[in-house]
Amino acid sequence: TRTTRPQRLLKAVQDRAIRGNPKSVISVIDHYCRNQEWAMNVGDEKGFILDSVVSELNPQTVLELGTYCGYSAVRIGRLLHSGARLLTLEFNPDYAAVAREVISWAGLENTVQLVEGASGDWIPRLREHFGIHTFDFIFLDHWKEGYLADIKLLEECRLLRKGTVLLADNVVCPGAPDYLEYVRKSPLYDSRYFKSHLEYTKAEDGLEKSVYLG
Ligand SMILES: Cn1ncc2cc([C@H](O)c3cccc(CNC(=O)c4cc(-c5ccc(F)cc5)cc(O)c4O)c3)ccc21
Ligand SMILES: [Mg+2]
Repeated sequence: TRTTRPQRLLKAVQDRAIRGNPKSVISVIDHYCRNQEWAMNVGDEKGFILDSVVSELNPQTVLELGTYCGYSAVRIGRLLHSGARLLTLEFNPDYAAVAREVISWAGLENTVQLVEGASGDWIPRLREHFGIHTFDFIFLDHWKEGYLADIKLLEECRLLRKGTVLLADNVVCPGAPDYLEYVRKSPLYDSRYFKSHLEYTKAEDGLEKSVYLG
């Protein structure tokens, strides 16, 4: 049977990227998705904003909702200092299988841990299962209609602390209007929009950065 889009993206990484070199994995994926087959990675333009937020924060504990092929997990993971960890949740087993290979090809298997399952099921169990107290940084990139429920669940589970930074992808395209309204209106957050473009296109999109005030 035909290969899937994620499988074709993985083949490009294995054929063209240097093992153990996250930078080359990132550039191979961006070149492949820009020139051969579009895929819903955060991409290089929004990725540069993601890099600057992560570098400024230098987080020790990171949560990503929605791994897909592992592109943003590699982007974030390559910037983490020794001892820091990224937990990334993926519910689709085919995406998870590809992402594990991409993360391993980048040499980040000791920094990035992929957990299979839905965010709503896992968030309430992260403390007991992984010994996590609170997160320093959270990247939201899963179902856009699930962003709001999950930020509220993270609050309820007390996984946010004063200064936790949440960065949400696609708040314009495909859009997450209920999430945007919540973080921009709530006194619990200081929120800011970083205007950019939908990965590999000229369409508008952007990232919303929200600091939890506790
Ligand atoms: C509950 N739970 N827990 C873990 C978890 C993980 C997943 C999967 O990783 C998954 C599967 C399918 C879709 C997404 C969301 N991503 C998108 O839908 C998206 C779309 C576009 C776009 C934009 C314009 C278009 F024309 C088409 C697609 C651009 C983007 O950057 C996206 O992130 C995420 C899902 C639910 C999950
Ligand atoms: Mg996205």
